[in-house]
Amino acid sequence: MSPAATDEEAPMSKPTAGKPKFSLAEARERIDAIDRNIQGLIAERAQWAQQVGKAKGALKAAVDYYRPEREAQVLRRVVDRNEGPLSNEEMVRLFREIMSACLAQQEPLKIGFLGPEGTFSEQAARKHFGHSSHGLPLGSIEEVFQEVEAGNADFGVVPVENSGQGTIQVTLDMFLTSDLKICGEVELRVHQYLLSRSGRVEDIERVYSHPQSLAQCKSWLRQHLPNAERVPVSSNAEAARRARNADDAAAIAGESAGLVYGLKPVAGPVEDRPDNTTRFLVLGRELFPPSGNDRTSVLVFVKDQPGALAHVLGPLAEHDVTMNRIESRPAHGRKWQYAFFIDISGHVEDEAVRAALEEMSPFARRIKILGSYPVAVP
Ligand SMILES: O=C(O)C(=O)C[C@]1(C(=O)O)C=C[C@@H](O)C=C1
Repeated sequence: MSPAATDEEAPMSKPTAGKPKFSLAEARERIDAIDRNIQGLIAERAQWAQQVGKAKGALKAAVDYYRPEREAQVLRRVVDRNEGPLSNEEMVRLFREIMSACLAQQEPLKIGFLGPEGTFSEQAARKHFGHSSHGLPLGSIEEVFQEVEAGNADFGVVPVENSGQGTIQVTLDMFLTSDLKICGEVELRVHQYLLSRSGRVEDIERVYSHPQSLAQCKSWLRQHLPNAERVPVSSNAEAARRARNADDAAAIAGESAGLVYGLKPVAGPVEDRPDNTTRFLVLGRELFPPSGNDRTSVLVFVKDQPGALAHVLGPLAEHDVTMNRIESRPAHGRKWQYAFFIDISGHVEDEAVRAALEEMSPFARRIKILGSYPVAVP
């Protein structure tokens, strides 16, 4: 392995905006030379990733080579170095794919998500694990938990909240009984499209979509298709699958579902809020070390006594730990008792977080650490 597998130096001068300084042929020559360098460097990086794999010793499976905290650090450095013209998001996407390919040299990770193909959950899974991972489309959020628990999937990706519509309660409720750990989060900008077989708005009498997506597009539907029946189904991709079989039906789904199911865009984006974003959680079977910018999710079953919640939250402020989110859900098995899902900044291995959790415990029946994981990189 040579220290630098480049066969040519990078271009001496960069092209500037405005009047073209280089001819088409010259610019393409430069691109060809850069591509040779990039390819050599990617191959060299892949060899070093193999060395890292060997340095980790004889591990049992692909899942044991995955290091989310290291990936987050690599990607944050990519963002810090980026001076354009490509956006941080694009640069991060390219580097994620490189890491995904490097890791898949051991064996591709198996990632369960809410299927069928073409869902936003699949997009989130690809965004986080790249295209060298192996996707397992599953029938429900419950099934994603089950397949990760059973070891048939290495990780799972499930939606947890939408910027406009709030929490996906099924996901939170699964943590009441599941012992899976949260080992990552993914934020996905969600663009909804109205898709149909003919592509003609005047044919549409029924609109299929997931209830969350129907809610995200409520105003648009009221304005443009006031008389169409809205039919809630289990996923947006399922909506696209149904719309494929009828002339008078349409689906609200992502563009990729339209491509998978051969539907034409009638209109889009049709979501009411332009910043429509869904946050997904990555589920695994173990906790990972700190990445330097982490979040911790805990589930607190408070005691049934006056001021219990205030006592539980007090130590966070005392130790300067920021609370990002709190949500209550009925605790299973106990009428009128509640469990609080709390997201805080930091990692359970951080001294302040550790001390705050310890001081909370006398006021809780139980504190369950759901996971400490890197804050989403764009
Ligand atoms: O640094 C490691 O531990 C690696 O295995 C290398 C690498 C990478 O390509 O950078 C690949 C997979 C891991 O999830 C993290 C990083």
